[in-house]
Amino acid sequence: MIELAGLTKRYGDKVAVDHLTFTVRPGVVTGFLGPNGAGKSTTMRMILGLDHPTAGDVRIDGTHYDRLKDPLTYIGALLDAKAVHGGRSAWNHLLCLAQSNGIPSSRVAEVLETVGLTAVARKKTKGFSYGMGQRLGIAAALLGDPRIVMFDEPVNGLDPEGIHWIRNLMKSLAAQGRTVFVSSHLMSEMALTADHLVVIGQGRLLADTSMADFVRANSRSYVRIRSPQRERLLDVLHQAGITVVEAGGGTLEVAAGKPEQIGELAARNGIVLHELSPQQASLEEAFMQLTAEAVEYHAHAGPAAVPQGWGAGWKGA
Ligand SMILES: Nc1ncnc2c1ncn2[C@@H]1O[C@H](COP(=O)(O)OP(=O)(O)OP(=O)(O)O)[C@@H](O)[C@H]1O
Repeated sequence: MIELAGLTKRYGDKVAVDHLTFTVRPGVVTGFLGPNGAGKSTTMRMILGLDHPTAGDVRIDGTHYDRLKDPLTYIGALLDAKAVHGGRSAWNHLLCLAQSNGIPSSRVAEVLETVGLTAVARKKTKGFSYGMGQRLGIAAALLGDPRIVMFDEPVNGLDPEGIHWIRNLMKSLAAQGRTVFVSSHLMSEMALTADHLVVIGQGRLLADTSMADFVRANSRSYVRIRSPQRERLLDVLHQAGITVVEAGGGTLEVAAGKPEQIGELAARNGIVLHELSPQQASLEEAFMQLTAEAVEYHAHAGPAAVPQGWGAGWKGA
């Protein structure tokens, strides 16, 4: 378990992490979500004692990282996969880590097997691809057989096979009862992996919720309709007491309506429909709306580049 209480980090005038209070629990994958610059890496660095909080507190299984005996047996982390001495083999890199952290050498072969690097174990890591480096970083995180694992943007730069592998690994670690804390700036990625979500923006907590609740609260469903007899259809829907919103491109949207009901109404009134389709707003849109106010660097996008439905909290670039 990781417990943050009022955790705060300032760099001069800049508040990178602002009174964060939440708990990361065992047995589930907790996604740590926020736009670029939200404070995710800074938070993770404070959890590992690499940065000192300006205020507040963070504990790992009730203890500060600095006071853990053999910390790698409590928490394993992947923060920066490139932080490896390129002249060493994967085997030697892990062996050094094991020996300096009171971990049996037998774990080296085990974790290399887990991450699929056994065949290249004796090769120097400077020849490794990005994906292989990422796997080595994960092997190092798993070396102490820790109860808690923490990964900072682990799927960044990976190919689809690597992404699939990391997703399954995180789920199986959680299924073993471990605490799994993983950061991302992509809601779509978290939707496939995380059971619980902690969302931050500009260092502040925006949501701490189960994935299921987030989906329930944010997946707006509606029916999209296109008809060459648009005005006539609008009249018929209004008469039936159905609220219609005029969306762009001549389409209509009905929030609380069933396609069957709308289709039957149209048929009864001899109205031609070119489209009648149930739609689900994407979680990515919900995440962007949640964090829109807190995004540090807006892209300069013209109206055509802005996803539909972005609108609500958008302040403009
Ligand atoms: N050493 C530092 N000195 C000054 N400012 C810093 C330092 N480290 C981070 N920051 C600032 O703190 C804020 C949070 O940065 P952080 O890297 O934690 O965000 P992040 O959510 O991990 O972003 P990303 O997804 O881009 O990695 C940013 O505005 C960043 O510029």
